Amino acid sequence: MSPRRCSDLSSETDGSAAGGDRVWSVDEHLDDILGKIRPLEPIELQLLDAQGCVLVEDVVVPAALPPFDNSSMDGYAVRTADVAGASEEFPAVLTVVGDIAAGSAELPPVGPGEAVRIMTGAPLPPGAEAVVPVEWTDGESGEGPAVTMAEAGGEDGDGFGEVRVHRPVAARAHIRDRGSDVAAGEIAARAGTVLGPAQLGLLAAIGRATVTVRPRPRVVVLSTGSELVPPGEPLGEGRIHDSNSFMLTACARDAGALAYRVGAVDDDPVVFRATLEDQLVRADAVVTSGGVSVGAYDVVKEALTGLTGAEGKVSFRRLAMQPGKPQGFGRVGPDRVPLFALPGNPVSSYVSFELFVRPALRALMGLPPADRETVRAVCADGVKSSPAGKRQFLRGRYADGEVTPVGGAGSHLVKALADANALIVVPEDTTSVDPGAEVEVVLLG
Ligand SMILES: Nc1nc2c(c(=O)[nH]1)N[C@H]1C(S)=C(S)[C@@H](COP(=O)(O)OP(=O)(O)OC[C@H]3O[C@@H](n4cnc5c(N)ncnc54)[C@H](O)[C@@H]3O)O[C@H]1N2
Ligand code: MOO
Repeated sequence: MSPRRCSDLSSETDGSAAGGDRVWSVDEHLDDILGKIRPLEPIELQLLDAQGCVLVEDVVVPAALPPFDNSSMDGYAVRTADVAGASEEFPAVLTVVGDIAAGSAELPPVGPGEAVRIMTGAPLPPGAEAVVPVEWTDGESGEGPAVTMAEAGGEDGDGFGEVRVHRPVAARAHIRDRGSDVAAGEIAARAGTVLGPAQLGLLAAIGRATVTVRPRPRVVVLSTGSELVPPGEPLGEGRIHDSNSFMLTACARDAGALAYRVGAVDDDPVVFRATLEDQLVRADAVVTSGGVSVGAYDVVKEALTGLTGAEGKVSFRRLAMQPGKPQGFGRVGPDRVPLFALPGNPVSSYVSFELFVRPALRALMGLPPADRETVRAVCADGVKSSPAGKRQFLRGRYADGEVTPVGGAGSHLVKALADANALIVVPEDTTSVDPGAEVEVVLLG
């Protein structure tokens, strides 16, 4: 992507300056967003950079795994006939003719009456039919059952001795067969697999260093408001710390994105547009907070409303939800980068991200948009009132089938948000919930 000029942007509202006459439902807004999101183009990534990403290729196993027959125990590679009928009283006495460590390429053959010391993971030598664990032998000590292998080359380092085997062993016992994990030509991981630690381990095991996946979206987070001061700096009169840009950046990371936090931008549409232009160069999605309501300094709305041009469009609308009523969504710049203009109240921003941005980022990655678990829970306290015609998302603490609201409905209550682990959903047609009634709860990760 290349840097873009200001004129690359354009947008429009759904209606009046107040955000349009029509009130959109939560589901309509989400459908509109998801209908306009296309998964990112696949790229080839190093294994660890692909963690959490969706594979877009069937990965074929190039060579059998394990690549050779090998021992699953520290012990002795033997011929089964030599130890048939062996016991601690009447052990089979074998001559130790070699020692094989994992990774060794030298494999001394096992002849009749012979044994080779072998370590876990070491290749099975020719002639061997089974491995006897060291605990079933005297470990070349001439005494009772061993608990550990003796030093290679005998205790005094002057060559190999004799091992007394106390038990018989079945053919192929303690041997991991070549290809017993996965055979050459099989599919190790199919397109569509989400690469977690175990899948990455498998790909490494079969020798893959890179994979082709849908990448994590690069998300630019921009907060707006002339009242905002970065944490760590003293507050002036009437000013507050910028919390949304930190919270939303963390939200984006939590959703799987690579997130870039941009410091708060003043309520100046020219500065906002210039900042956005600069940032688009590294963005697969943009999230802004604040400046979308009906105030005199609603910078995001002002900057992205009334732009002309063929490329891009941002719609501002009112939603039938609380918190999160004012929202903007569209695609900007020549690459049509999705832009989410979230309301500035911190709880509104958070809830909006959960409901709309998180699913969209997942869709960009080729993942199913919805991933939060939804459960029914008893709300012992009930909910005294909820606005008619709006879906309300209250903050709650969920445990063992019960949920308790924390804080009130105020969308400035960040402490209650931080104490919550769930959102209580009160439907549009419900204006109160009786104590002890069941409610729907979205569990936050
Ligand atoms: N007359 C009306 N006023 C408001 C309406 C309305 O319909 N009519 N809607 C209210 C609702 S609901 C919301 S939500 C807010 C949304 O307003 P904006 O998106 O324009 O946000 P701001 O005005 O910029 O800020 C609102 C609030 O949040 C604080 N804020 C903003 N950014 C941050 C940040 N990065 N970190 C911490 N706090 C932030 C800001 O200081 C304000 O207190 O509008 C209502 N008003
Ligand atoms: O929608 Mo506002 O988000 O109610 O505070």
